[in-house]
Amino acid sequence: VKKAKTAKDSNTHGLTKCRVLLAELEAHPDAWPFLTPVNQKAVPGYRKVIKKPMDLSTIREKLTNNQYLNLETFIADVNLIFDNCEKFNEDDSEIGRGGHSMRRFFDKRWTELLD
Ligand SMILES: Cc1ncccc1N[C@@H](C)c1cnc2ccsc2c1
Repeated sequence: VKKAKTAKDSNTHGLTKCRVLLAELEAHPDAWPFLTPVNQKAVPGYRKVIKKPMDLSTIREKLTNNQYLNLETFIADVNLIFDNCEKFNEDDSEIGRGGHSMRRFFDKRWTELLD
């Protein structure tokens, strides 16, 4: 019998899915360009072009600090990683291809985890 969904349940339930999804993203073989913040001193133009940098370690920090209200706000930050990647990197580049591969994987997994 499906339990009545309280706001708290949905939140807790949603956060568990965030933890599962984040662990899988961090473990993905193509995750390496996205594991830590882009070093904006080492990458010319990045600071100017990318208005909202995001990476998996920052998402891990925000999840640990309880900064995600629900699954949607978590998904928005993950998509920011891939949108930044597409904006800055050619599709036909190692990082560009990695971003497409990671986005495909993530889209498949979070839709599978939905209720
Ligand atoms: C996601 C991303 N977008 C644009 C630029 C950099 C990066 N990633 C960083 C870690 C990075 C920084 N340096 C290198 C050198 C070869 S791949 C790579 C990746």
